[in-house]
Formats: sequence, structure tokens, C-alpha cells
Amino acid sequence: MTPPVAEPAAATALQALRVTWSHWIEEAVRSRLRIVRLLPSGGWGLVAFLAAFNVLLGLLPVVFVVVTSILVGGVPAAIAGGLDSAAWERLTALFLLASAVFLANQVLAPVANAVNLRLRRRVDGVLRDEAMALMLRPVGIGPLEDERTLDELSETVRNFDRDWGTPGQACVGMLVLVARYTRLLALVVVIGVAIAWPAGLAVGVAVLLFRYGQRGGLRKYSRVSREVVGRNREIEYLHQVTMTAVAAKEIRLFGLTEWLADRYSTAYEAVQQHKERARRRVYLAPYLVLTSVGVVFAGFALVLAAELATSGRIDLTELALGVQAVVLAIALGGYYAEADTSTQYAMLSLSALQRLRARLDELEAGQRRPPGRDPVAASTPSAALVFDSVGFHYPGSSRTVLDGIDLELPAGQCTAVVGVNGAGKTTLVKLLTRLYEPTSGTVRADGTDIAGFDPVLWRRRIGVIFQDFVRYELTAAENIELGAAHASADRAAVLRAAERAGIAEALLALPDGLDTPLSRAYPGGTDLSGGQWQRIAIARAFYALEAGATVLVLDEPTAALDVRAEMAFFERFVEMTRGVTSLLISHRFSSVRRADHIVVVDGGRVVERGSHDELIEAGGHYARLFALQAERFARGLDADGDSLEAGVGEESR
Ligand SMILES: Nc1ncnc2c1ncn2[C@@H]1O[C@H](COP(=O)(O)OP(=O)(O)OP(=O)(O)O)[C@@H](O)[C@H]1O
Repeated sequence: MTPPVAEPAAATALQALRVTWSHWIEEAVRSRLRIVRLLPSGGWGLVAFLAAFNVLLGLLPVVFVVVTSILVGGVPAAIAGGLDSAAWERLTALFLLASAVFLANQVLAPVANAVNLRLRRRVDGVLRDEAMALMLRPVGIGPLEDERTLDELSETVRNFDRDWGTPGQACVGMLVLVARYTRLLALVVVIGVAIAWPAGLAVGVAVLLFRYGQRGGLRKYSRVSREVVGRNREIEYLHQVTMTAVAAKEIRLFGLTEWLADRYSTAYEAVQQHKERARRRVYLAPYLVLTSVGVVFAGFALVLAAELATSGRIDLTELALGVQAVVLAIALGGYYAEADTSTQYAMLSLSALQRLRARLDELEAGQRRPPGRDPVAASTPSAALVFDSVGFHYPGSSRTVLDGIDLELPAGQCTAVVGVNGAGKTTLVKLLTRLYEPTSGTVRADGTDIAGFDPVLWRRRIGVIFQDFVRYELTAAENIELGAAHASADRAAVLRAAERAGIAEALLALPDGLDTPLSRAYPGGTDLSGGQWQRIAIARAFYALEAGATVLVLDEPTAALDVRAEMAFFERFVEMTRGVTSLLISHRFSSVRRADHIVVVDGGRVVERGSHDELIEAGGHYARLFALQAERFARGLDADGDSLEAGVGEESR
């Protein structure tokens, strides 16, 4: 006998219902609670004041309606009684009261705006700091290459970058709702008292249905922004690429303008079409249904009022009051410009912030070891830096980049790591500087695993330039000082670092010397050649040494220098850095011959090690590649095939 099986259609429907329900709870309830929980960061006093203020703002129009209705109701008696009658006096008093209420409403609204702004700034300040701290929290840069983290981050930060939809504005929006719903409640009571309670309730239900149609549609529609977040990032990137001076050259030379414009408009159109379809889907049907039902409820209240008035069961005052209250209440069923959009998009941003926090926790939990917090002795390393069976693959990739590498960088000496493109040389530097953690093995300084060190203090020990160093749009001096931003600026040390990098003379000749901005986007600013920029980056690393770093890492430091400049640099380098633990990385074998030790890396492993002479004598990998590059050099080409003559005296731009 076959066992009974659950009805699949019913089970599926139940499951779908559960999912819808949990989505609704998350989007409509928990997201709102997140905003409410933010309110204290604006200061309790301010929040309490605004809440009370909004109750007042909510009630004032209702008071106005009540007073004017009583006023209208009193008109026949006042006319009959004449100017000296008590009824006329009452009419005058009511008129003055209505005017005062109207005036108060007009005056208080701008006051509320000013106070709202203060609450918004406070809350946004707190959250902006939190988002920034979250992104600086990871010890390494892996999370910045993780697509999910990037999506959450861009969604979180997007709202801070624009002028609306910030979480602070959402807090204001929540308090504005206090005004709106206080008004609705008061109007329901007024309709109940003036006409009949069923009429009051019917209007209340109608308004809530209208609101749900509007607000619920917006809630569903806002999900679309999450669906297109990746596409939006592409649009932003394409937009940015067309704006940068660096890309401008290639775009024109390769004739990319049309291609980029096409790609941009295709991505843009795709996003717009997706949004358009979503808008029709989420707004139309619910809007029609809810509005029709709402109209029936509101109509019922008005018909009831008319019926009671014609049968004489309510008087003129009550009719005027009831009808005005119904009209005012129905107006509350629409879209609230001051609250709805900002609250909705801020809720998305807060949810993204929450997911970002969770994603970072998850990435941290997946790390082999928690980040250490131990101090680093000033003399570290006094013996050696050691890579001990270090294995590594990049997060999200299964490709082994380092395959149990063993490498020793003796303290106070210059070690060169050479290898072909993609051999894993830069990855070694990323592990040494703890931008990533090894997937196996350890990196040790004087026998201590560097994973135990406070990463900030450890990084201060290392003056490093990467091949893709940053050209900051700052002054020449600042560009160098950033090598040790924690230390107080020292002009003499900047000059020494610039001299060692061979750029001091060129910088002092600039219009404002070291204070010249290195970007033409600023008044008095100038740009440098590629080689000069590279020297600035080298000076940045030397400046770190001036500020107390004990390890110097130069990753392809001469890629943009001409051949003579490169040779001159390496001639002096070993002399200049005597006593410093230095790591020199290059794929040009000819450039590292003066290093104390040379290590050849291939396929994520050390394949040879020794001094230049030892390696040449061994006649292996190094000797072969050295001979090959030397031969090209002798033929008038540098190691990369550039003309030797063309490079002399002029560094490439
Ligand atoms: N962020 C990353 N994510 C995934 N793979 C990466 C990443 N960075 C580098 N790789 C891969 O790791 C390998 C080693 O890269 P690495 O930059 O260390 O090589 P390299 O020896 O410095 O090369 P080059 O001489 O060209 O600078 C390469 O195959 C590269 O594609």
C-alpha cells in the first residue's frame, strides 16, 4: 500500500503564503521598526518635541473644521439676532478663533521643517559613520571584491549620497505620520459624533484602503531598485569612465565614444524598461481594487450624512462638520510626499546596512583566524620575515595562486622576488601587508605569526608601493606624506624622501614647489609624467621609512621609468636602503641583480634562490630568462621590447 501523500497543490500554496507573509512582515513591519529604533540617535528631547509638535499639527486642521462648521451653523441665528446679539458676538469669537487656528497652522509648519532638518542631520550623521566604520572593519580587501558585499554597500551608501530618502529623513517621515494619523483619528471621531459612528468607521476604512493601495504599491515597487542594483553599478561605471581624464585619451584614440554611448544607453534602457514593467505590475490592479472598495465606503458615509440631514436628524452645523471632515479625511488617503518615498527607500537602505553587517560577519567567521590585536615591537623584524608553507587562493576562486611557498626575507637585507607575469609576486605582498590572509601556512616576523598583530600597527611597519599605486589629486607634499598619514607632516622628511626617489628637483621646480596640486582640475595645479608619478609613489614608500617603518616593499617600482632611469634607480637602491629589510619585486630579471638575495617564483612556488652570480652559475630558470632579457637589451630594446633610445631622457607619459 502506498503511503498517503500531502496534497502538493495545497502544500505549495501554503508555502507560497508563508513566504509572502514573511516578506510582508520583513518589509512592512520589521523595516519600520528599524526606523523607529533609530529615533533615539536623534536625541530623545528632540524626538519627544517633534512627536508632540506633530500631534498638534495633526489636530489643528481638525480644530479649524470644527470651529468653521460651528461658525457656519451659527450664521442663521446671528443674522436673525442682528449686530448687537449674543449670537453675533459668538460668531465673531468663532471667526477670530478659526483665524487664529489657521494662522497657527501656517506659522508652525515651517518651524517643524527647521526642527525636522536637525533630527535628520543627527540620525544621518550616526548612520554614515556606521557605514564607513563597517567598510573599514575588514582587515583585508577581500570583502571589497565580493559581489554581494558590494551590492549591499552600494545600496546602503546610495541613499546617503542623495538629498532624499536618507534614514534621517525616514525618521522625520515617521513622525510626520503621527500628524497624519492623529488627524485621521480625530476626523473619524468628528464624523462619528456629527453624523454617525458607522459613517466615521466607513471613512476610516476607506482612507486606510486608499493608503494601502498607494503605500503598498510603493513598497513593492521599491524592490525593483534591488533587482537592478548590479545593472545600476554598470551604468555608474560607464558614466564615470567617460568623465575621467585617464580614460579620455584611450576613448578618443580607440574611437570608443560611440561604443560607450551604445553600451550606456542599452544598460539604461534595460533598467528603465524593467522599472516600467514593475510599475504596471505592482500598482495597477491593487490600486483599482482598493480604490473601488474605498469609494464604496466613503460613498456610504456621504449618503448616510445626506439621509440624516434630509430627515432632520442632524442639523446644519453637523452636516457642514460631517461633510468637511469626510473631505479632509479622504485627502489623507493619498500619497504623503513628505514621508512615503523617503521612508520606503530609507528602509531599503537600512535593510541593506543590516545585510552588509551580516555579510561582513559571515566573511569574518569564514576566516581561518580572527584578526589579532597584539602590538608590534618597533624593531620588528630584527631577524627575518618568513613565509612558511604559505598557500593561497583568492576568495571566490578555487585557483591556487601560492602553493605552499617557503620564503625568507632576512632583516636588514634586500631580497628580490622575480617571476613571469601572474607568478604570484604581488600576491605575496598582499599577504605580507595582510590585505588577505593565507589559506594555509603562516607569515612570521621574528618567529611570531603576523596574524596576531594589530593590522594597523603592522602596516605602519611597512612602506609599500604597488604597481597600481594611486595618483592622489592633492599637493606634491601631501602625495608623499600619505606614506605615513598617522605621523605629523614633516617637510624635511618629505624632501629627503623625494630626493631618494629622484624627484625632488622636479617638484621644487613646480610653480608652488611641493605645495603644487598634482592635478590640472585645481587652480595652479599641474600633472606629471608617468615616470614622475612613479617616483612620487616611491617617495611615498621612503617617507614611510622616515616615519618609522622598518620594511620596504617595492612592487615593480620602475615599470614607468625609462631604461637609464631604471638602471640608475637600481644602482642606488641597494645603497640607499642598506640596513632596511626590503623586498623588491620585478619581472625584469636584469633590474634586481644587485639584491642580496634573489628568489625566483613560478607557479606559486619558489623554484630557485641565491645571489645573482650563484643563479647565473646554476644555469637554471633565472639564468635563461636573464640571458634572454639581456640579449634584447643589447639589441637596443629594454626587457619589455621598448626602444632604448626612445626611452632615454624622457619618462613615458
Ligand atoms: N583579486 C584577485 N582575485 C582573483 N584572482 C586574482 C586577484 N588578483 C590576482 N589574481 C590572480 O592571481 C595570480 C597571481 O597574481 P599576481 O598579481 O600575484 O601576479 P604577479 O606575479 O604579481 O604578476 P605581474 O608580474 O603581472 O604583476 C594571477 O593569475 C591573477 O590572475
